[in-house]
Amino acid sequence: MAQAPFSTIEAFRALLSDAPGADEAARAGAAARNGQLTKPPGALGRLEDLAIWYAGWRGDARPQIDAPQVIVFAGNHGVTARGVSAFPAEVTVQMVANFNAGGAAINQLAKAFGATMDVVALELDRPTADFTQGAAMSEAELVAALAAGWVAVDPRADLLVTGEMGIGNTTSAAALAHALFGGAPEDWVGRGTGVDDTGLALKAGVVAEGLAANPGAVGDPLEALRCLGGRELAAMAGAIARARIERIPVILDGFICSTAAATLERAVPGALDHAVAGHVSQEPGHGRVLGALGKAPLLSLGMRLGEGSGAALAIGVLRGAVACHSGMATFAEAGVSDG
Ligand SMILES: Cc1cc2ncn([C@H]3O[C@H](COP(=O)(O)O)[C@@H](O)[C@H]3O)c2cc1C
Ligand SMILES: O=C(O)c1cccnc1
Repeated sequence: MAQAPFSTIEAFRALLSDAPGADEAARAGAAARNGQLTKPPGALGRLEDLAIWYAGWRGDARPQIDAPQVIVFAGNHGVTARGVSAFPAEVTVQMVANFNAGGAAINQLAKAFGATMDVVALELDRPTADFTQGAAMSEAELVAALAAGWVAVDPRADLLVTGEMGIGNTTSAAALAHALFGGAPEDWVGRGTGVDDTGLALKAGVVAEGLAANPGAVGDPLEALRCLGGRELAAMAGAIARARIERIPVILDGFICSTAAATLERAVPGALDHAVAGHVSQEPGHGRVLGALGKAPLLSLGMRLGEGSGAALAIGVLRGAVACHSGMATFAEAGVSDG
């Protein structure tokens, strides 16, 4: 696999800053086409905006979706030693085996919505450091994880979903969200795999300790990702950044994916213009992150799984939007009076 074109965090940031925007002519062409389709204006609601957004990023006023890619990144977290998950850390590697055998929820959803699926396990035998004791990752480790995400993206894909597996990562994401968006630890913690009230209070305390142990995380989003994130969060950020450069539209998944992605938007405003929110999960912090990003979720199904599952479902919504946009007849073609 090709190497990533950066070896420092600053070089990564510079690539993201220089990324091209959407194709305005394609976007305008799609908007004009939308106005001629055989339906009352606006009758397809957000599907119309989605199709126009997708057309702009693909540079094609009448696009198709042929090659969606789902990538599931897995990482282990030192903070699991603090008892923040309802499940033991070994579940991460066991679930990677399950992904590779085709037995997880995301395998079924990727297949159901016509996406390829790749699994990238990131140094599972070397968990990140416990962020209550200092930074989770060194700069070299952050760059390696960003690069692993970057190179995992197939440049021929026309839609990207990034998912994650990493026991303890709702605590990591909560600490990261707290560093990015402020508020109180309690605003960002949730039950994850199903911790009880005692577990929830423990998570809030661990998040507070994480911020106290990493004062440099506040005010510098990529530093926050290094200090409080995990390898799978950084890899998702790297993949979503690569997609921005390749003009591949992205559907964001749950709390962990959206928070990892938020580091990009906080580092470089506009970095997530190529991304929509696939769903809002049951983690209470997820809706807050999406609100801060100004992204309204496509679905709200009470899911709290991760793996890319909610975003994979939303591939179906986007497929529907693009199928209508590109397949429908215009009033003129169908000989329907346009009022
Ligand atoms: C069997 C199993 C499959 C999963 N698939 C995703 N997650 C989800 O749960 C984890 C986050 O929750 P926490 O922070 O409470 O550990 C992540 O691995 C996430 O992807 C799973 C969790 C389990 C147990
Ligand atoms: O919102 C998520 O992505 C999520 C919630 C609970 C557990 N795993 C993931």
